[in-house]
Amino acid sequence: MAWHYNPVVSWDQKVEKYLSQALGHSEFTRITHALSRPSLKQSVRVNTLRSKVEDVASKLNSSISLTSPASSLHVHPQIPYILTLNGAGPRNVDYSPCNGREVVVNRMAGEAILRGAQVYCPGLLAASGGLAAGDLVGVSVALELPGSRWCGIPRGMVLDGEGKKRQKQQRSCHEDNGVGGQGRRPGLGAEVELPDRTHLFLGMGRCVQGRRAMFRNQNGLAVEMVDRVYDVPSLNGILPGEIIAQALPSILAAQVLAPLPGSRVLDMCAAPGGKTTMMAQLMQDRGEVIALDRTHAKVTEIRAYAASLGLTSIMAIKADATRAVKGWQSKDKTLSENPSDKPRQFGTPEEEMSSMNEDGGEAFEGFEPESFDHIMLDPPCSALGLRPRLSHTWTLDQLYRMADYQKALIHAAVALLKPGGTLVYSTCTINPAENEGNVKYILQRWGGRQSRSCEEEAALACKMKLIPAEPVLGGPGLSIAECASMNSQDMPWLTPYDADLVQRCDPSDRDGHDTIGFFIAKFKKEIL
Ligand SMILES: C[S@@+](CC[C@H](N)C(=O)[O-])C[C@H]1O[C@@H](n2cnc3c(N)ncnc32)[C@H](O)[C@@H]1O
Repeated sequence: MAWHYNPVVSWDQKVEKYLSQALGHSEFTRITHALSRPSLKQSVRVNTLRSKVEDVASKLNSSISLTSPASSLHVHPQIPYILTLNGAGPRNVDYSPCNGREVVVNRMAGEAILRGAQVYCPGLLAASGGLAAGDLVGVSVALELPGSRWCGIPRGMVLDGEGKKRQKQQRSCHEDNGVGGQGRRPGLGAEVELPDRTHLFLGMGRCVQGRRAMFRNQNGLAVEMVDRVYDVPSLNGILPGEIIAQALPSILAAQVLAPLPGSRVLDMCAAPGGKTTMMAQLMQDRGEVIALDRTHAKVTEIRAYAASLGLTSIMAIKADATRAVKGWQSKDKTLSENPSDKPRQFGTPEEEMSSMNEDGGEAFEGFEPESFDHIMLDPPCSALGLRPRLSHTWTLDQLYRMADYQKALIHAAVALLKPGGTLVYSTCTINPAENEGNVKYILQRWGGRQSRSCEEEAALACKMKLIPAEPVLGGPGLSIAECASMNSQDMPWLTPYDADLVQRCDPSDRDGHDTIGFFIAKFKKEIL
């Protein structure tokens, strides 16, 4: 048996129509296809404050040649402290040594396996009966059913042979593992119609433990992958403190801001700290990088991350960045509270929207207006550019709400920036409302015609000038010219001139970088 990995990942209908209109049908189709595959070019940032690029390259070469002989390593031609690690795939895996034995993992585990991870017990949903340690198994991923966060496969289910569509749920079946949300689950002993998995096999693995133990254990390795559809080397635990695995456009965003040593920089939405640490590195760890995040655990994470890289210029503070201007603490929230008790899953609407509503907590007075030389605003976003992604559950309403939330952060950023200072606005989404839409909002709102009518507005009586986001690795933004046939009145298109100043990184490898979908815009603050 050799199945071809070819998942069909669907969108909410209205979102599909909107994105397909905005990006063009063929571009949207290409992007949807790319998003369900891992990027085959991984970027590794070298901590140049600690190590030399050539030393790291040679150490990394020897460690990956042992684990992933098919991979290769190159210094990035435009940004010399980035190493690009090339993976391979998709490959046809021969599953015949498995003799029909298999395991099914949940979506999050499946996405991690595509990025090079192993199969851990919590990610398992179902397995063939009688599996023993040492057995070879085909590993497939279950996708959520349309309109539901349940995938149709109850955890603990016994699979009795690939290809069989109807399976009897066994008495040993465990209750839902928390991945499920809505949708009716079958009772014990019920007949279950299994979704077709033939295009969802991710490779072949060897069981590390028997079936019973796999489902009994809460943690630990269940299956070690021996042959994968995509061979993307895992960098977990390799050269700690010397390298940082980070998506190319995320590194690029900090490089576009290019803060100089000695400057005062604010990273408004900083966790886990990829751009924060990158900016401190560009500043030779001299000056001040203030990193805000509204989640306590994430602030702790930024501090630990900075310490592990030996950076001392970073100060992480738990704060709500929409209120980071002194005197704005009593401002109304833009969004109503939306506490979520659902399991946290990165990039789902629930995860991203709940991160907006974490308690602002710690006493924080805010910063004086116009007190930062540079500001990085990489706000929570719909993350529709991240890959591999095997489920798209955002609704149009949620996408617009996200763009509105970002506007509240933009207001604070503009107020906190010194005249002459620069702001980078970036997202990891392909959603025009959060990208070109917010750039257009800034240009309309701070186009140079404000009156100094009230105290707060005084801090905002400025012009935000769109300036080139350089170095250029991505393509231009969406412009009116491209979409002339559409009703562009309410659409967030930019003028062709402005579209050329921003960068839209295309996840479908159109620009040759085979990376995530990303957007970067840079502004300079001018006083009227
Ligand atoms: C896209 S992530 C930032 C990624 C980060 N810039 C990096 O490169 O590693 C967005 C972050 O914003 C945080 N966040 C959401 N709302 C916030 C707010 N009002 N103030 C501060 N942080 C916020 C979330 O907790 C999340 O960690």
